[in-house]
Parts: sequence; structure tokens; C-alpha cells
Amino acid sequence: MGKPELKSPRHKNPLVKSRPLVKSRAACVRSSANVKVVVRVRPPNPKEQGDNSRDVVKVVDEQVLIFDPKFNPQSFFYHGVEQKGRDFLRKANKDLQFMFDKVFGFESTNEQIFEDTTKSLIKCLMDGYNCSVFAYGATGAGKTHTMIGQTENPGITYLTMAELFKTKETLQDERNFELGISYIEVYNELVQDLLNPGAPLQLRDDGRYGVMVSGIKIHKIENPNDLFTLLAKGNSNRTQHPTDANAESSRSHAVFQVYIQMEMKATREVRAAKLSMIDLAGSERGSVTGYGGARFAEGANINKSLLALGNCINSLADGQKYIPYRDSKLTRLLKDSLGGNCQTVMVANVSPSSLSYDDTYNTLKYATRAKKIKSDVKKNVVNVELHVGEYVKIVEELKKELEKVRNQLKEKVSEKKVDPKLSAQLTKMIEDRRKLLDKMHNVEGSEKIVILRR
Ligand SMILES: Nc1ncnc2c1ncn2[C@@H]1O[C@H](COP(=O)(O)OP(=O)(O)OP(=O)(O)O)[C@@H](O)[C@H]1O
Repeated sequence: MGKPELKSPRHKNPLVKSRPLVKSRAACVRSSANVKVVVRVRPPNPKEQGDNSRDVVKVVDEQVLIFDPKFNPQSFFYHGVEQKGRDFLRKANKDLQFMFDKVFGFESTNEQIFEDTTKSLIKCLMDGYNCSVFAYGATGAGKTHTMIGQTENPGITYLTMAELFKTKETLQDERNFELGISYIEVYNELVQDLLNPGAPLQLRDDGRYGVMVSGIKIHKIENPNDLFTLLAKGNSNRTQHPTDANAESSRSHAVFQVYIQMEMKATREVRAAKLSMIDLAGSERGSVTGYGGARFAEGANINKSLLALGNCINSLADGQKYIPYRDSKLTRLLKDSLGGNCQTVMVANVSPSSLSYDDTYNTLKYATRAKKIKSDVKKNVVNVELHVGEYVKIVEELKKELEKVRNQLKEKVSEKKVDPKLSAQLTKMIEDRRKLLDKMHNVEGSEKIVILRR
């Protein structure tokens, strides 16, 4: 791995360092945002291309899909066993057209999902909002393919992180960054560190980042390639067992989290944000996993936590005050990823086949409920109180920087080397620094100066 691993003290995040002279207190800027819900329909697999299957999902346009109203079998065969007919569609015909923020068909790529879902979260993170994206769907519906993907076709976790690093590069002149990640799984109601497997871990509330895992190791990363190594290691520790529905079925909920701390160089303001990317275990029927034994018990636990998640989604969608987050480990962990301080994206994955008829219908209903959630988003901004000494230091640093930029510009002009784009950039930098200096000189106060953002 090559990178030092930081052991987090029980009640302290290693990325949050205390600064001498700078007192900080959390402030928040609130706004309300809907959960963005998209649906991805994966291509049929070889089994689903057989005689016993037909497509029951039709993507109509970028936002609408129809859960095929013509498909209403009295009975059909699955694995040679006759399945009972379903008549609920007749009662619910009006529900069969579904509208989401975006619908992706067979031909969609991970790159497109990323462009339309998580790419825009990077700006929110940079502004200090927590963000979260989770993949929901039945086993084999394509959640892991979407979230993790393969090395040659990376999923949205990698693509989002690569974008985060790109953005970090462009902002490095004005901000000091610290990035750390953790990767955990919730399996049979136990929380495990996928990067350092050991005893199960407990959850706790953290004043800065929201719900955190006690004693989790947070790994510092410097570039997206570090991430590949860590993700691969974590995935190899993930609980997977073959079910009839998917040879590499992930039996646990996997939660990948990125902690970002940014210090604005000019104002010393500190922003903290957390990105959570969650690959949920599949919600499956006993008939698909095969009844009996440990797999069935696992399925029951998965369904229990997904049921708890469904209850939270329903309560949030109804605007209720009490949300039963504490009903399962998964919902406790997702507390601030669903209704709380978070911009949330849900990717609902479905199979197109009649063989997954009930699962697809349930997923679409689940996703429709999630659309109604309004989260109360807060900006994790830390207002910085600077003592006079610190303030004077910043002014001096800014003056020096301003002088340096001015001289650079003069040199280029005298050498006649300056191109118009560079000249415009430097002039803008000078202007920005001058404005900032003016603003700082106008701040009043004797003992200490409080610099408030915007
Ligand atoms: N959009 C897609 N295009 C091509 N293949 C896909 C797509 N989505 C899924 N698959 C393939 O279908 C199979 C099942 O997908 P995946 O493992 O992602 O399902 P899952 O929802 O994560 O299942 P589980 O909950 O059991 O882990 C995999 O072999 C995967 O490569």
C-alpha cells in the first residue's frame, strides 16, 4: 500500500487538526434538496435471453420508463418450476409508468452514469456539503457493476474520485487539502473495516462529519491510483457468496467514505465534507437465493436492514419528524446520507427480464418513494476567528504575494513575452488579492477579528 495508515483515536478524526491561534466553531448554511433518483436497466444476461424470459421494462425517454403493462402472465416457468400468476398489475395500471430524474437503458456506460449523477457532487463537496450516493436493487441487477465496475471499465466510485483529484489540482493554489478514505461493510448487522479486518466496530455521532465508525482507520490518499489498490484490497475482503441469481453475489452492504478537509489559504476558513458511496446488498426473494441454510439467514438479515431503510425512506418521504434510523446498523450509518445533512443520489438498478418481475417492481416503487425525500442540507463551514497577530501575518503574506505577481507581470511585459491570456490571468489575480486586502483592512475589531464567509 505504501501510504502510512492513521489510526483514528476513538473520538477524534485524524484529519482534523487543532490550529494554534485559530479558534473555530461550526456554522452552517442551510438549504433544502431533493434526493436525485436515477434508474439503470442493465442488458439481459444469457439466462434472461432464453425462452422463459421476456423484457418487461421499456425505457421510453431520458426520464420515463414503462414497466410493461402487456406482461401479465397467469403463470410462467422459472428453473422448470411453475410460478404463480400475478394480477396486481391490473389493479395498479396507473403505476406502471415511472418517471425519474434520469433513466439509463442497456447501452448506458458507467462514464455516462457518472456524468449525470456524481460528477456534480464534486462542486457540492468543495462547497462543504456532505454528499452520498447509493446503489439499490435486487441481487444481480448491476449495483456492483455501477459502483465498482472492473479495472478496464471502472465504476462511478473510481470516476468520482478521479474527478475529485482533478478538482483538487485546480484549487491547490488557494486551498490546503487533506483527503482520507475508509471502506467498511455491514454484514449480518455487524460493521467491519474492509481495509483492516478485525473485530466488529461500533457507530458514533461525530460533530464534524456526522455518523462515524468508532476506531476506524482512515487512510490518507494522494492520487486516484492509491484508491485502486485500496478498493481492490477492500473488495477482496468483502463477503461474497454465490446465489442462484448471481455467481459473485455481494452479501454485505459496502460503504466507501471520503473525508475532505479544506483550508482556504487566504482566510484560513476550514471546510469539511464527507462523500459516501454505498453499494447495498441485493434485496432478494427466498426463491431466488435458494431456501434454507446460512444463505437464507443472510437474506433475512439483508432484507431486515433494507426493510429498515425502506421504512426510513417512507418516513422521510412523508415528512415525518421521527425517522427510525436506529432500527438497523445500515440505517444508523446512512442517517446523514439520506435525510440529514447531505446531497443524495440514488441509483436504482434493475434487470429488464420477466424473471426478476417482482424485484424490479419493488425497486421501482422503492425508488419512487425516495424521490419524495427532501433533505435539509447544511454546509460544513467553520467560521474562523483570527487573533490580531494572525490577521497581520495574513495581510503581510498577501502583500508579498501581490508584489511577486506584479513583478512577474512587469518582467513579462518588458520582455514582450506576455501573451494576452496570461496577462488577463495575472491582472485578475492582482485585482482579487487587492480586493481581499481591502476587505481585510475594513474588518473592524481590536481584540480579535472575525472573518465571516460571504
Ligand atoms: N450495465 C451492465 N452492462 C453489462 N453487464 C452488466 C451490467 N450490469 C451488470 N452487469 C453484469 O451482471 C452481473 C451482475 O451484476 P452485479 O454483480 O453488478 O450485480 P449486483 O446488483 O451487485 O448483485 P449483488 O447484489 O448480488 O452483489 C455481473 O456479471 C455484471 O458484470
